[in-house]
Amino acid sequence: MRSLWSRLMRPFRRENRKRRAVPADDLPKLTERPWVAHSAELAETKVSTVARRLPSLVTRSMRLAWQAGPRDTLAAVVCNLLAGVFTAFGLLATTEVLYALFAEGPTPERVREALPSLALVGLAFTLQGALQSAAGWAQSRLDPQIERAVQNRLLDLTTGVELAALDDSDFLDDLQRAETRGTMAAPLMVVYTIDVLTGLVGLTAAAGVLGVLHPALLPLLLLTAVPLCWASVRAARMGYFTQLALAASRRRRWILSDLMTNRHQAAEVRSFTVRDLLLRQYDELSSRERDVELDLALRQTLTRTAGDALQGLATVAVYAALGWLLWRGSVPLAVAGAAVLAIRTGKTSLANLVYAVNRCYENGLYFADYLHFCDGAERRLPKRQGELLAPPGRFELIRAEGVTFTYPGADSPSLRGVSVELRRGEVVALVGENGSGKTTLAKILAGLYDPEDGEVRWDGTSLWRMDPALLRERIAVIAQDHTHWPMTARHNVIMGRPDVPEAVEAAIASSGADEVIAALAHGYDTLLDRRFDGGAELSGGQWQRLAAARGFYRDEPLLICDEPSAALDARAEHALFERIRAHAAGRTVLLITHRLASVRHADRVYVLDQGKIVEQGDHASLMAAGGLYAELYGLQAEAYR
Ligand SMILES: Nc1ncnc2c1ncn2[C@@H]1O[C@H](COP(=O)(O)OP(=O)(O)OP(=O)(O)O)[C@@H](O)[C@H]1O
Repeated sequence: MRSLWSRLMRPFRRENRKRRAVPADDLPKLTERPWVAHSAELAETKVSTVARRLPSLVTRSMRLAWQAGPRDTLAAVVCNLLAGVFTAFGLLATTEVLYALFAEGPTPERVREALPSLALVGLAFTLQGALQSAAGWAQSRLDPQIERAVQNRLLDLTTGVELAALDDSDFLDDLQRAETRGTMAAPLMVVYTIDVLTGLVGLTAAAGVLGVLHPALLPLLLLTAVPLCWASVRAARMGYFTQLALAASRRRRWILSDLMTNRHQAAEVRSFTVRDLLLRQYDELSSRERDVELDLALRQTLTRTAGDALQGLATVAVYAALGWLLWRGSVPLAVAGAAVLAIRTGKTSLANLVYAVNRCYENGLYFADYLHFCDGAERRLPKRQGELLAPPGRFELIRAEGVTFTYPGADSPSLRGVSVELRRGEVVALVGENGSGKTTLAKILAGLYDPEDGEVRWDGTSLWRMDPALLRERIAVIAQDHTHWPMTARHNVIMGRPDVPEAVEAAIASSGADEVIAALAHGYDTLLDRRFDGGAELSGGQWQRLAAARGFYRDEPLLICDEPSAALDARAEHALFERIRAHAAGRTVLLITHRLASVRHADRVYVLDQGKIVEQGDHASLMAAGGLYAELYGLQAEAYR
């Protein structure tokens, strides 16, 4: 007995809860949210706190439902309420039937007396059934509409937030919580809110009937709800805290799973024989999660069992009170019969109501996560000042002054007081060792990151005052870590812009991708993804040529080339740099490269070291200065000699 008790109580012990929250030894520490330690979040999910927040959560969910499908929302609410009204009506009519049947007089007479009420009972329950079906239909039509609305909002915000938000692990955790349970909770909130209304109408009907029959029965009926409420809320909180505690672990597991199933990593997974390591790490996380889930299932079952047992006792007390009233002659038999019916209906409505309130509470916790994410993401939409201006179609000068930038969560800035100038018609190069800040600076010049200090101006107008979407329209990028878009070759070049065949061909020819297209089975219309039937795959250099074609096709006043030739062969690289130089006529090119021979012809070179500009000038003056540039150039030249 003692050992059974000890086993049952094991999951409740503090030291065991803590042990499960400790990550596996060979994994970097996760920012876990052990549910025993987070007093702020614990406070947020207190019954009283959630009860206070529930009305606003319910209002926001109903507003969402109204926006997603006003007709279906109205139909669901009205049909459910009317169904509740007819339940009450049927109950009252049943009471009348019982009064007639238990009255004095001959049986045929009493049955005849009961017939009109019986007809009303039939009518009420038929209408109630029909209305409930209609409500169910409206609710099932509403579900996908709400789901679509919340998903769209989540994706709209996630793709709209400033880029830095996606480097912030707290934001990513919030996103994961919103994306997994949060979006699912939104339609459920609406369903259970409507169920709460229905339950309330049913309970009011039963309570009204009971109150009329005998005032002592009503508080007793309500008493039966207390254990049920307690158990449901407690179980819901346990579930929520477990989800909270597992959020970081789940994200880690998802990343591991992606590494193991993504074909881009498949070769390295095999050649580095990391399969066992990845499988073991994945299994450690999932077995830890399984333990936590099993622990939760046990604790929830114990809580619900305790609630059910207490509710059983309360029900016995209600019937005992009724029997006592009958025995003392305080209520006649007809009233007792009607009371039994009202108690049964009341209990069903109460159980439905408690269930619906509890599910509202439970889903409210997750829906609050979704709203928390949306509110947080809205605050992280690019902030701009005053009326937004369109950037100039062509500019004369882009100037960055004293730019400092630190990535979210980083200990030190990646850029410190950097100032650069880019003039129309120039090729400006950024060089420096790995991690010196070149890509970060390029992203700031393109308005992708906002500097924490300093400013970027296009023809004297600060980027703070420009419409970010229009600004990005003026910039073409040939990115270092370009995406292999799962689209046709043509769409990989035009990327959502109007398809102008001659311009596509020109961009393809400029980047040397024409040879790539010629070798494809369906030319421009070949789908570049092996995961689809008939899809083709390209080599690293072939993808890079296509990425370059994408940059040229946009033909915008600023072209940013970040390591555009890292995967190209010597001939393709030479041709690409020739093309980039030609492209600069009337436009501006910002070139980031480690191939220093390619920057010899740049109008100006900025040399970065640990986030600072340490040298600037053209090739000749930098070589003459004999600094970092000359050293790096010398090392590369030496290798060729
Ligand atoms: N998303 C990020 N989150 C946090 N830190 C980052 C992020 N991206 C870059 N960093 C850090 O910022 C610094 C500058 O990185 P950046 O990519 O700008 O260097 P780079 O000069 O372009 O390097 P490379 O020549 O290797 O491409 C590095 O120390 C890097 O660790």
